[in-house]
Amino acid sequence: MTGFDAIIARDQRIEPRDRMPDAYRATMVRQIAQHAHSEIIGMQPEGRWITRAPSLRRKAILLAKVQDEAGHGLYLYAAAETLGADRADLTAKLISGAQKYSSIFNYPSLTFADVGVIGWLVDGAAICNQVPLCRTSYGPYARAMIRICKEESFHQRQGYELLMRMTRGTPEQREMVQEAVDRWWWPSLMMFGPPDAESPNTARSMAWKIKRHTNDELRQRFVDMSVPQADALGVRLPDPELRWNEERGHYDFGEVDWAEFRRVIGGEGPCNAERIAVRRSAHEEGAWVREAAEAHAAKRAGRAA
Ligand SMILES: CC(C)(COP(=O)(O)OP(=O)(O)OC[C@H]1O[C@@H](n2cnc3c(N)ncnc32)[C@H](O)[C@@H]1OP(=O)(O)O)[C@@H](O)C(=O)NCCC(=O)NCCSC(=O)Cc1ccccc1
Repeated sequence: MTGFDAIIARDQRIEPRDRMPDAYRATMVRQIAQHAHSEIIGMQPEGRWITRAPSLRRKAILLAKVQDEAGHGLYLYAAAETLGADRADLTAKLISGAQKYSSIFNYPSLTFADVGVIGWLVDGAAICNQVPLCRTSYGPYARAMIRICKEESFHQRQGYELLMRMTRGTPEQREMVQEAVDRWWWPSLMMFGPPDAESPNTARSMAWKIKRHTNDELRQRFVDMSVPQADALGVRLPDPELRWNEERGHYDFGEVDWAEFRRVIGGEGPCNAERIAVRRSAHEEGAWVREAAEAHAAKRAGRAA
């Protein structure tokens, strides 16, 4: 065994200059681009609360979190570029709908409690999925993931801390938290992707050590982790079938609405059109910045010559 297969078998990293099967490269570009797009689109649900945060402290925290998400998108686009992808082309594919981003960001953030619940559940699910990606087989992606996970873990704690404050507040605040949990719980479970039996990419991505666990394994890990956290907050997870299974050593949980998942990734979620429209207009309105940066770079290069 030599080359690519030997590197994978030894559990070492594939680096940009290594030979790799075309399908490995295509899978990596697909996953990294989808991940980068998710970070960038993911700024929108929380971003709309920055101007309406209830205190200066909450505003500063939220602003920092949303800025981190932009940074994550940038590291990830840079990782995709090491595979030969072109950043402008990836953005064009996001805007045209040719590439996906996470289903979760197609749901609206209706109250300030959503900021806390996104931090707790959405960042919690992201961490569950992404910590194993620190050991993914493609070097630049694995290394980007280390810093991203550290920041996501801060994001998750800020969400949980916000919810702790709100659940110890007024009955209205507690109700607001419960209502947000009711809306975000099931979509959070969908973040892990389709069930293993219906996941076309899992087997090959596991063989290539891109994915270290299957979608269902990570979903289970997330449920097991979230139940005690919900108890500590004093909120109810909206699943009547959720109960501890002594034999399995895991929580049993109800069936995700996979028809809804397919609708959302097919473009029919509550906010798909709005998310893409906002991204498209930001891109178009930012054209002058890209042009100015290019003109500046050309001028500097001319001067150096
Ligand atoms: C697990 C999975 C998401 C999917 O496994 P795979 O082996 O790749 O696919 P599989 O065969 O199982 O699925 C078949 C098809 O369905 C697609 N699809 C599946 N699930 C979803 C979905 N939920 N949404 C949309 N599409 C989904 C999938 O791409 C594939 O598409 P294809 O038609 O083939 O092109 C994997 O790509 C992964 O780990 N990605 C990295 C993590 C990542 O991207 N995290 C981002 C969110 S966290 C964040 O942004 C942080 C944050 C927090 C708070 C605020 C702001 C930011």
